[in-house]
Amino acid sequence: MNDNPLSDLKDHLPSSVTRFNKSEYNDFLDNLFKSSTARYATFSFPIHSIDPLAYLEMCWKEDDFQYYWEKPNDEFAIAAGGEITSVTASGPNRFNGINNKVSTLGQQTAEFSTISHPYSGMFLLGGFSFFDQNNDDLWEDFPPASFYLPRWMIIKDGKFTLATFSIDVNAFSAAHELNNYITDQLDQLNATLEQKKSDGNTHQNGEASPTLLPKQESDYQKWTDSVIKAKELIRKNTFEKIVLARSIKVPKSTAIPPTQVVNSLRKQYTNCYNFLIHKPSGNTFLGSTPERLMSARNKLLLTEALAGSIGRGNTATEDAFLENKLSGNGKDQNEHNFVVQDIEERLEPFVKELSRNTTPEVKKLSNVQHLYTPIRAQLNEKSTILEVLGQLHPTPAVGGYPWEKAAPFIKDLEHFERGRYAGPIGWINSKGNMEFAVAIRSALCTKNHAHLFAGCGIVKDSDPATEWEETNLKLKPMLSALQYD
Ligand SMILES: C=C(O[C@H]1C=CC=C(C(=O)O)[C@@H]1O)C(=O)O
Repeated sequence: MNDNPLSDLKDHLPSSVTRFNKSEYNDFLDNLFKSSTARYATFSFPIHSIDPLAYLEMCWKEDDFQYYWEKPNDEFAIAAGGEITSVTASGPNRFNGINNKVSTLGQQTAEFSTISHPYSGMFLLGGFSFFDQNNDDLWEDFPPASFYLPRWMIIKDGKFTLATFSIDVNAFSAAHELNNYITDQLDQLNATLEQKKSDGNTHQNGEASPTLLPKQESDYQKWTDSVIKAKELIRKNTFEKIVLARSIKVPKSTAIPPTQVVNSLRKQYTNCYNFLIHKPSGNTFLGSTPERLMSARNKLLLTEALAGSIGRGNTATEDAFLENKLSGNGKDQNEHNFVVQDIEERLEPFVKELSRNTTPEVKKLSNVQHLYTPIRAQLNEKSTILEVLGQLHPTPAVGGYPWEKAAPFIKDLEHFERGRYAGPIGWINSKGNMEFAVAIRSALCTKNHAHLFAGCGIVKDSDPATEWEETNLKLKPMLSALQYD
């Protein structure tokens, strides 16, 4: 055994690490092997700027867990790969189940960082399905709730980039062995960062030719029937609003890797969360959603109502006309107000203060514009962020109003299992921060197919044909990222 096993780590550190306290690091490793509580450990280092998606593409492993998350306008992105451990839960208490498991993992994880930063340390990446059980083999790889502690992770926050490696302490017998592993990881990281300078084409970047979308006539008939039935239920006061979605299955070219799909999405949808979760089976759930479910930084919660939609105009005048039409449309206001009202009611028991505008703004994406009300609240002392997340999901922007009344009809009126579509997707870290989006405008990609999802809110005066067109607009980003005309 080496007497001073840790002496050479400095030589492997990225040059961006300007302060490294060797004895702190040595003590950290020593303590890990003495501690009875530490099962996992994370090591974080600042690195030179790299696009996390480029890094993921360069290190892509088809038979491993891979993750990507980016909101370009926030200049925030996470790329990650490998699974050190995971937590799962199902059933009506899955949010609490995940909350308990996340806090246990937090207690079992020791964190080393050469810099004190809000994004250093343990991150758990994953999401929840829309319903608390999945009943279709298609979603086998995506349990009702699953979160992963990745083997490596690159986070870019504005101009600052951080790399974190996680380990299972039991996989190492002594500090020097672990130190060798960390130096190896740093060497690989440095080599990949170097590679980006020399070679722009490490990943298969196949050119698939644009394909025509198969006709959807029988789907249109089913859709119309479902919307008519939903309106009938609204007329009978069973509920006031229901969100119905469509799923379309299209052949997918293997020449379009998931990182390429996300790359096309993020270029055009800079105001959206662009994400992917890839499982070792080869299946990938990905998408580009404009809807934040909830973010929490230091107990400050941000959520939003996003409901009510119209297309974009071809000219500035037409666009302004459509925006005006959306803002003044009673049907869309109605659809939107259910969401605002319901979010406020659900947050009430968990927050000290809450603020929002009294009239909705309009959020513009390149394919559609939406009515949008941001909501800000301060969490009270006794509530936990995952508990609140569980209370918010599903908002009437993807579920219905009142939810308990509308819920049983979603399965009857749609003709597919929602799985992760419209479920919360995102991350939570050991410092109690989180960000979750609603996984709409998404797709599940299997080897040769993509199952795409999009829906819209149905209220008493919804028109089936207009709503069908709206779902077509919402399917557009994923279809063009998959190179459909
Ligand atoms: C349910 C979806 O969109 C929701 C979010 C924004 C606007 C919506 C609407 O206007 O219907 C939907 O509530 C979807 O895109 O699948």
